Amino acid sequence: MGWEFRRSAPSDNVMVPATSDPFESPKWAPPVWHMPPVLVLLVNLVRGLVGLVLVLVRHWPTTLTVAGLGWLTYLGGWQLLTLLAGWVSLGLGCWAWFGWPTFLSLVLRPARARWRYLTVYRRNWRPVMVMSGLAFYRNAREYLPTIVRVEVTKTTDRVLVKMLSGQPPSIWHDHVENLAHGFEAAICRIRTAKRPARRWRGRGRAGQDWPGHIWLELVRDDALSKPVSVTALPASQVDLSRLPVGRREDSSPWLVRLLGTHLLIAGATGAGKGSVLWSLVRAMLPAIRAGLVQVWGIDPKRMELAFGRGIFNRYSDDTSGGMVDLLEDAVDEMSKRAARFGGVTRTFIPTVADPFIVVMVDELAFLTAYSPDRDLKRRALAALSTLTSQGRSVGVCVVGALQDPRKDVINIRNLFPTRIALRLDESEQVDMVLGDGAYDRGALADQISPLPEVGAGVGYIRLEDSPDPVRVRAGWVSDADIAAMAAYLSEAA
Ligand SMILES: Nc1ncnc2c1ncn2[C@@H]1O[C@H](COP(=O)(O)OP(=O)(O)OP(=O)(O)O)[C@@H](O)[C@H]1O
Repeated sequence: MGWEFRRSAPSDNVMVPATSDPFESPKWAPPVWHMPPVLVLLVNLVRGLVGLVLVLVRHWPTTLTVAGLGWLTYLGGWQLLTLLAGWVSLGLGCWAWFGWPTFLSLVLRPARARWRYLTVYRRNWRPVMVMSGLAFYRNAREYLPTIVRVEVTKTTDRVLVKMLSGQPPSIWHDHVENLAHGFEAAICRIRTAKRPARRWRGRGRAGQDWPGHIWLELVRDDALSKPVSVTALPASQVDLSRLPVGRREDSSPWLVRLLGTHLLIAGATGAGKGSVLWSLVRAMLPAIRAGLVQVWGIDPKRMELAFGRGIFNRYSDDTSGGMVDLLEDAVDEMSKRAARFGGVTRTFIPTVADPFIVVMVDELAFLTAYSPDRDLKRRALAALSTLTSQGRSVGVCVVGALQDPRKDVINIRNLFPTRIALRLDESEQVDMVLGDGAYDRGALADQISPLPEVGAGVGYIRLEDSPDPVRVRAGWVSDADIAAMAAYLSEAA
């Protein structure tokens, strides 16, 4: 070991003249100052002490806990410490027993997040960043993005990252595969970060997008790899803006709004569109029974809705015009309501006299594109366009399923404010359904498994408050469940 201080920044290099060969060109090297050993030791000692104080201050909760425990041991010996540990364990046990949700969110999850941070993310951060090409080198210095926080849920880890200055999130989107493999996750997605409320800087901007920061969402266990059981029949209260139809990837309920919107479900054949339709009907069942909601079913294929036709207030699978008549009846009802409500109210509240009408169409494309009768096609398109452009405010909602979302098949898809992309054949179709950029943001609907038990009912949605798609799976409604639903309604009749 040389007794010297080196300044390692290459930008600080000085020219070192060649000593042996006067014709040799000079070299550039860091400057070296020779110092007395005592001074070097003293400086290193001061550096070490300052570093220690900084670590103790930065980790002040741990410092205080250890200091407190040490002081207690000094006062009462190890017996006092054991007694204390017993009381703390008992307290935590009681908390977990009586208040599991708060124990989970305030103790267990933060502890697990800390553990995952130490054992997975901090440990592998540098190699993963370097191998993914997300680190940056300049003048022999390495610059790494930094981990701000780690959060865990039952199935997913979320890592808040401060990117390098000037680094765009799109670079991270390009490396999701490296990140998933590097941190041993099944899936990695990049999410927009929002400014936290507690920061003293920019407090007024809390909840807005946080430039320079992103969330890495790393799915450890795929909670949607097995069929999701059907949702329980709701109690009498039905909230038409939060209908439970399945589960989200983070294991929370997947809630769908129908009040004040129209819903388009796109999915290739066998993608599980039927399970979304039936889950919606199931979620509204008490309101249907109470007469506050009416579901009008249209099933050109005669395979899906036909099975539970008794559940629908009106139903048609008549390809020779009955289905279009039903759509036009819905338009008539809508116009009558508009005439009555106009100037009186702007908010629709379902009543028995004016129930919320859901027009459910299993294969929209049959009406808009595949029907051989040109006139019927024109009438169907006109009725659907009118309903989807004017029906929201008077309590008429269109729920349409279709296999092919291309424009030549359905040119009114933008009139459906809420859209669900189940398994699709091509990646381009994802943006057609969910909007531009959805595929890049992680809605990989073309990669959903075609195996029914793994991928049927799995899809992506976009929530109202975020551009980032969320992976969901609809509850699996079996034929027996549909029969039970029909029986539930006929009991009341
Ligand atoms: N949510 C689900 N969970 C598990 N399996 C499902 C789910 N939904 C559907 N399936 C399975 O996938 C099969 C196909 O589903 P479904 O008929 O609903 O697809 P689809 O999208 O309506 O197809 P198509 O457009 O051809 O009618 C069903 O027979 C069922 O076995």
